[in-house]
Amino acid sequence: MIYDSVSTLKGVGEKTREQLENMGIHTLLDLLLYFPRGYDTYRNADEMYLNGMDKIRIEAEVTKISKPFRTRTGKTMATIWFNTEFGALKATYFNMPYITSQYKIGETYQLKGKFEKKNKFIESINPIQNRDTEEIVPVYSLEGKVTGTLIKKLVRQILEKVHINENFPEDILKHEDLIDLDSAVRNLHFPQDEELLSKSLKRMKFQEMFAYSLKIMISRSRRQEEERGIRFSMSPRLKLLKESIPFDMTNAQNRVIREILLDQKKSAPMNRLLQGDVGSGKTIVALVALFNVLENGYQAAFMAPTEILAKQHFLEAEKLLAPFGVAVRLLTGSTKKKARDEIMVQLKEGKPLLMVGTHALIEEKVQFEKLGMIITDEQHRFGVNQRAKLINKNQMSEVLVMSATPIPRTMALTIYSDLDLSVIDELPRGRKEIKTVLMDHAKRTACYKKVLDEVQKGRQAYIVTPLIDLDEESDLNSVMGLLDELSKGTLKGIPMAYLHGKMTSKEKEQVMESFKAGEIKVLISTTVIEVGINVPNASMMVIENAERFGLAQLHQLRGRVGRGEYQSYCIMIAQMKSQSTRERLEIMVKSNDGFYIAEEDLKQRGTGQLFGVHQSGHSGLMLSDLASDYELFLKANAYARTVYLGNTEEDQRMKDQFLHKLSQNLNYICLN
Ligand SMILES: Nc1ncnc2c1ncn2[C@@H]1O[C@H](COP(=O)(O)OP(=O)(O)OP(=O)(O)O)[C@@H](O)[C@H]1O
Repeated sequence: MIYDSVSTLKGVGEKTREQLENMGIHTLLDLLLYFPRGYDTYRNADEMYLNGMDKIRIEAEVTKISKPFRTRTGKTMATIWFNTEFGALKATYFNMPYITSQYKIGETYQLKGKFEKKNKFIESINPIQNRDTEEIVPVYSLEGKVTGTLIKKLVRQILEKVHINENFPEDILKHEDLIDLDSAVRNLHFPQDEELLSKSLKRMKFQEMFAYSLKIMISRSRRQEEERGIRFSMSPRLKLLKESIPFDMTNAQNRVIREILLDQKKSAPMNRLLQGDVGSGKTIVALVALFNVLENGYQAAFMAPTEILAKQHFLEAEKLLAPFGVAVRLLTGSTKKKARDEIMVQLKEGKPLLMVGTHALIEEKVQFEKLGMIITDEQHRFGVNQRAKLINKNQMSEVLVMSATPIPRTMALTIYSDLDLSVIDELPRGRKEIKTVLMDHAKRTACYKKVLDEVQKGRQAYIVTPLIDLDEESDLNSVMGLLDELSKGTLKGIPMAYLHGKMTSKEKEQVMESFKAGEIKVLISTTVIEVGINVPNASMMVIENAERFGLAQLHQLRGRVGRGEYQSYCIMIAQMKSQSTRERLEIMVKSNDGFYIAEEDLKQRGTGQLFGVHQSGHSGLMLSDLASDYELFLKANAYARTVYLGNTEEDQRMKDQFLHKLSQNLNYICLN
């Protein structure tokens, strides 16, 4: 019954079924496992919660409603005054012009939101009417017309009828202090109290990470038994290629190239993770490996997370490999139809092409006839999903995943345990350490004088900031705000441009190209530039509101400079309201080593940004974050190993059940 279609539920017609399926919900079990992405806890109003941070519910009577008007930045703003037991409340609503018609003077409402007691009155931004009765309100990720209320209604229907059988043996539940599966699922959708909710989360995370671990153990052993991989031979021209490279490879690069070529010679298909700190020279390693595949008469794909980066890889591939007669092509969303059609035909005919591109490469229409190797430059943007798509297309291809997000080795080995690991742990000779400074927000003018200095020396600079547009409600800096400020102030007359994710690919590309060509001296951008951009003449990275970014991300951003012969600088401007913010950012000042930073970052806050894995539905990890739940993961992983080894009857039974679900393409998170 649990694998029945959602259409068997009351209230699910054709349209709703379709929408649920778009959200990946096909069966009743899928729905049960569609857990909230978070919970809002609204406390009952109390003086001590009027701090602007706690979320509360409060009774309020309307005393005055002002007319909405437009602010300088084009937003609408409306104010409603209320009376509460704690005094007058001023509620300001941005971009909700309709709000004034929802309240009547003299009527009392229950509001929810964040409230802050100021001198004369309480203030709140965008509080809304509370219609929930429970204290802990589940928040679901929603699409189309599917609402949280609908999901709850459907889940309730299922839970009235089914009891989810326990599938872990008693002793493991006891040993790991886990509650039973049925209670966990119920409480995740309808939390009774905080304590049960946190126990339920622990149980389901354990469940997910157990299933995830078991799955990768099985796929790894299957791959190693796989005899259908391609045996590539070593091209005699590899030596010539290496000689044509204008610099000496580092020892680490040479070692990693050997590891990859050795995999290529074996009959088991390669599945390898290549890790290297920012600027350690992963691209050239990828190109050598791809060259050998083409020399064997096969096609290859080199996939990047953005168009800008794809173009950069393409140019580099062409420069290095075209002299050896390799046909390199670029395929992205902006490739013209004629060129695209031509590429499709050639790929289908089996012509050995080196395809460089974005995820356009994994569209259904692209058919590789003889795909020998896939390299994805993940940085940390790609989820496992996209990777799986390419792998499925041709199961025998070699797969190499490049990542510039260093993960401590032991952790990488457990988390990516279906991948072999290569690490470039050495930077090219002669690189100068990037001088990193942490600067308080109040002193930022000095920073831009330094930028001007560098530009006058002929160098270029990046300025990164969290927001695109100026926002009155926020104290964060924005691309447009900075452009305005700097072009009138310290950097007057300096050629500047901006870059952000809302621009079209073409626009972004044009800006990047003029920056690379040195026509633009200062580039103001959101984090879109963090991904692998290589402009050796850029020597200055300014990061505004650095407190907003994770260490791994800051390290990536900093890695955009110090890529050439010039002394480079990174200035992090931050509002250091707390000691912990300062300490966290000082790690960046202390070290330029991505592996060290990643470890510190994990210790401090266990960031989920480290891995692309958990966002992907494919991995089955909906609740867990392998980084912040790492301790629990190790336990789940160890338990998965005992089941995988199948020494007892119970373990064997569980493993068989798992394999059965896997082979039937069923959801295996709950085995029942
Ligand atoms: N052994 C080397 N000696 C000198 N320069 C090198 C060496 N290897 C690579 N480079 C150069 O270093 C720069 C950075 O290399 P690359 O773009 O491959 O870095 P990366 O590892 O991809 O880093 P990121 O993840 O930051 O993009 C390039 O300009 C490249 O040509």
